[in-house]
Amino acid sequence: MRIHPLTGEFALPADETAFLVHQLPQTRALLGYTLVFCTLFYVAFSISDLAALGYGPTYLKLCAARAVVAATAGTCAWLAYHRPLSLHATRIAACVADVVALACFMFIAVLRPDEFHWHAMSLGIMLIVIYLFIPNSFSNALVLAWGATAVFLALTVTYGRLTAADDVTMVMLLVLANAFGALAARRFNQVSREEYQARVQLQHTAARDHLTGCFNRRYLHETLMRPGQVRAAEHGGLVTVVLCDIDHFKRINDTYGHASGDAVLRSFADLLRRMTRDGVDSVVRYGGEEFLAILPGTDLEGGIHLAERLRTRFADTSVLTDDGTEHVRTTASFGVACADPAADGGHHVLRDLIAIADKLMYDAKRGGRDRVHARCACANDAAGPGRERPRRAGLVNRR
Ligand SMILES: Nc1nc2c(ncn2[C@@H]2O[C@H](COP(=O)(O)OP(=O)(O)OP(=O)(O)O)[C@@H](O)[C@H]2O)c(=O)[nH]1
Repeated sequence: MRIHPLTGEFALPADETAFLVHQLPQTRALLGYTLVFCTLFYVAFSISDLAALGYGPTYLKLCAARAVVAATAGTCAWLAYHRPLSLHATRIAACVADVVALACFMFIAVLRPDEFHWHAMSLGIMLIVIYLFIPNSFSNALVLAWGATAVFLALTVTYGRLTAADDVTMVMLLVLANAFGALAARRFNQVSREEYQARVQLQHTAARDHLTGCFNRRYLHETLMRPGQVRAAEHGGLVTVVLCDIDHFKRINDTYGHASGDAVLRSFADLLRRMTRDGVDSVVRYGGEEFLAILPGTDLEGGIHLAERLRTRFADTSVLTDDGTEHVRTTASFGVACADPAADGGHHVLRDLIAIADKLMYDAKRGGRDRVHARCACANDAAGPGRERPRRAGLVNRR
């Protein structure tokens, strides 16, 4: 997660999107409040139109312009606050409100040409608001602010009745507002992303086993086992769990040392993670040398297929001992269980499946190790819920 040094935003679009999605509720609230606040001031400033122009057609035109801004900003604020706007839509709403407000501001400036020095001050404040308070991307804010500055300076030259010294001061003032606005926005972007980075890092550390990088049991219990967490329907129906236990692991520790045992654990975990689907399946270090794979949208055959591939690949894998002098080889035993997560409203499906898989895995141990035992716990399964399915050559209870 690298932060871009110029914008203060994440350099990778995927990281930036994840951050923005995480921030979306606050972003929508900020956009809503800021637009309402700015609109109130924008409308209140019609008093200054009245003071400068008196009541008449020009004043009414300016009132109409301010009403357009109030209507646009009010609509955007209402949408941001009451509708579940997407990231993209929130940015469009921010840009539309900015563009309409700036366009009307230019119109007002042209109709009050004697006060360009005051308008410059107002624009300076509007630029700070665009950089800091209207949530947008750094590049959008930059384009809007510098675009408004260029248009305003062009209008000053065309309509303003200022001295050359006033023009220079005005340019300096607006450049200053842009520079400080951009620097402050960059710093704000950076600080909020650093905070997010720290939060993600903390969540990652709290959820993972530090030896293998797999999820830990706390994450299993607090997150994965929460009702509704396993949404197999998205992936087509059933959920399958595979419980894996490395065989004779104590012997490896006793023979080659604890560090070599750790290397075997890491090698098994790597294999398991490589063979499962990133972002769909979850791999948990369930105990010392026990691992659990949760496979949403996978039927029993799929679970057995994974366990079999894992079994054969692991049996063929040799891990170098800590001192690099010997190769350690061992096997693993597997319990595979499958169920329909919708069956009991999804409340205890994982807990029950893990219990079944655990029993099957111990059956595999008792049956001689290096084998896969499997069972479907689906209510509509031919063998009935919780009962072992008829043996299928090459699939169930296979070594
Ligand atoms: N190196 C290492 N060993 C661990 C770790 N966690 C647990 N162990 C060891 O794993 C071993 C598990 O031994 P057992 O439960 O007897 O299982 P086993 O020797 O694999 O026997 P079976 O499961 O019946 O094949 C114990 O000696 C634990 O000390 C760890 O993080 N690193």
